[in-house]
Amino acid sequence: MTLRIEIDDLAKHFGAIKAVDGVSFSVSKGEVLGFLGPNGAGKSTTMKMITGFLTPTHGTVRVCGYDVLQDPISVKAHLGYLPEGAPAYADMTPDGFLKFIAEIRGLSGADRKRAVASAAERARITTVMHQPIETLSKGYKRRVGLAQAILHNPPVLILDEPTDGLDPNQKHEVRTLINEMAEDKAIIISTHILEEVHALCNRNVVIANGKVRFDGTPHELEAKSRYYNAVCVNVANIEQQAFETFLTSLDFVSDVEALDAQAGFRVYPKQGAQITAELSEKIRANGWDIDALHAEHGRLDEVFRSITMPNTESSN
Ligand SMILES: Nc1ncnc2c1ncn2[C@@H]1O[C@H](COP(=O)(O)OP(=O)(O)OP(=O)(O)O)[C@@H](O)[C@H]1O
Repeated sequence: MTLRIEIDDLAKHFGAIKAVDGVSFSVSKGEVLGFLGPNGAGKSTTMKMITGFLTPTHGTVRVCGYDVLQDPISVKAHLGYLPEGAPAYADMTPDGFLKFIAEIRGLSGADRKRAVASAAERARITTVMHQPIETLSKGYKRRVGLAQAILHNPPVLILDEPTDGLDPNQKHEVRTLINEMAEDKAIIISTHILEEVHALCNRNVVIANGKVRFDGTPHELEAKSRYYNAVCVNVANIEQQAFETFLTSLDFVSDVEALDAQAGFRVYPKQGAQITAELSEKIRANGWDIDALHAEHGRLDEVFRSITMPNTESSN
């Protein structure tokens, strides 16, 4: 594992507001880290400190081994940043804008031409290169922002809400592009779109009120749901009360909940264990016919709420 981003005890206070309050985590090559949190959690402020746009109140950030305060130029050379809303110079064309950014990045001549062509190709904006940015759709504007971020082929990408406000097709295209780049980069993506946990990320950090509340894989996040591995089950021709009593008596079951309209029961396992096989075996051993039986995944919206609601204990 090659560590690319190391964040230690990072904080930013705006007067009495502790926007970021002692955040620590690291990101390795090949990781796409979904940085999740409700509005005002401190995501953008953290990203601005990683990229050197804001000075921390305390704490350290290292990008590819370079300290953001000691060596800001090396840090900027090793990362690409897509700020929230992907601002760009509206009256420029993508071609002019990318050439301008390439120049700032110190590229000239054939190198500049090659970098612009390659970023435009990867971001799929080759057909709009000579159209003013202000006349482009939101999706294309975002892709121009992405092309700007990947122009110098940096090993680290920091993307602030890259799919926010895009339609489903545009979201899909931007996610595909990020997935294509994931293998050889370390990427942080801030989002409050929970479907991106699975569509994009192989790791998640959840923050609320400036503090890290969870750090783990999407699977571990989902496993925090009370519905994780719960089994919905219905049996034909049986008195519901008797069936509920039977389910409650099983030693691997922690709770049983009646579903609407005689649809059977939701059975909660002890310690989130997988119980589908054991449960169906026990039911069949009683000579009953199973009408329906399926295990549930965790519900991310419920997990997100329980982790990020104010005054909730840390769930990490
Ligand atoms: N320049 C500033 N001055 C004062 N307070 C600020 C400043 N920038 C951010 N904040 C406050 O810091 C907190 C964290 O803001 P931040 O923008 O980092 O959150 P976020 O998680 O990115 O939210 P969102 O999802 O809405 O973009 C908020 O309470 C915000 O109002």
